[in-house]
Amino acid sequence: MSDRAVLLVNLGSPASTEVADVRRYLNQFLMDPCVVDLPWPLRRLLVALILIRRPKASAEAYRSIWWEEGSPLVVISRGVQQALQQQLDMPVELAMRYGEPSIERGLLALAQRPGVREVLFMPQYPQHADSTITTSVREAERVISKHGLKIRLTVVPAFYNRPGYLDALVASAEPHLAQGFDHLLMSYHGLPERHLRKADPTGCHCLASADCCERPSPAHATCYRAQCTAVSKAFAERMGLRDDQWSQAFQSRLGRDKWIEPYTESRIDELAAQGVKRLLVMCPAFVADCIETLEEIGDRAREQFIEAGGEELVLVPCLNDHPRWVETLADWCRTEPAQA
Ligand SMILES: C=CC1=C(C)c2cc3[nH]c(cc4nc(cc5[nH]c(cc1n2)c(C)c5CCC(=O)O)C(CCC(=O)O)=C4C)c(C)c3C=C
Ligand SMILES: [Fe+2]
Ligand SMILES: [Fe+2]
Repeated sequence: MSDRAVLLVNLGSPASTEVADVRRYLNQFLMDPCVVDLPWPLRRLLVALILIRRPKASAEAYRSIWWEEGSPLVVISRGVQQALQQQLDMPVELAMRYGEPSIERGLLALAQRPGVREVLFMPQYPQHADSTITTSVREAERVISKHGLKIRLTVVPAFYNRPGYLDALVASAEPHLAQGFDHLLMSYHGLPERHLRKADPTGCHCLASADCCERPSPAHATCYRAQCTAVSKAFAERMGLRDDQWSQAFQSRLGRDKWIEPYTESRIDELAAQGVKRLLVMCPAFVADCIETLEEIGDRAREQFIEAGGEELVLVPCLNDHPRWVETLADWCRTEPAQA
């Protein structure tokens, strides 16, 4: 009998669409130094400014996509956890980095299960970012130390290049591509350029040249943009797409800093201007649909595309609880080597 348990980890959502709950969530999220990486006084000031208007606007956006059972991100992730639990002979819990169910609650629940000595910690992010994976691991380490938990943590790193992830992406997206399209846009969550430079262990590769992500480098082990590009290329190759049939862009920019380009908003206008009528958009940085896919792309980008002269924008669903994805996760749970 294995001494392993599994913790699936994602980003998290507000507790409800009430402005006060959205403000609490945004405050916890944006005050994380891995997300807004400024010294505390500046971070506090910037976040206080963001919290003047954003909670109301975000609450409206959340209201437009909220389900009866709650936030789509949390509901879908819960479904994946349950589907995975049915396939595995080890406990599986779900945790969110911000809000509930928290990483603290998840680790405490697993540590109390008889025989559990190792937790396979699975951040649900295909690409590495300090604002997603690093912060989740740090939070887990804090909780383990705070409670003196007698468990080992085995972290599943960014899985952008693992065949199981890419096969599941193809299996889930293929039926949508088969309906026909003029262009496929792969739209990833953006990041401030500064985050890319900070994560570069060589100190001189990322963003030092326009084609840095095309040139092999040890920096790519932690380069979000290079890992997004690798997914786009692998997907296009597996689907047999020509170079002119697809492109890549980055969405969800916040604040005035320069974020990685091209921006999805600009790309949508360009594609409409080029005469694209039926645009498919998939979002391979997210494994579960959420406000950034359903509202930003499914509602706002769709409206923008049609106003710019396009006819139809089709949002390709994320992996969600696709059986191929659940099978992949189950396989990793059974076979991932334990970290010493
Ligand atoms: C997929 C990976 C993600 C990265 C990288 C990421 C970086 C990042 N995000 C913000 C700011 C916001 N993100 C918000 C929502 C959100 N972000 C991700 C994932 C990544 N973020 C997900 C899965 C979600 C959806 C949450 C949900 O409840 O559905 C939000 C909140 C929504 C809003 O008000 O727009 C903010 C704010 C920053 C600043 C950042 C990198 C520095
Ligand atoms: Fe985000
Ligand atoms: Fe790069």
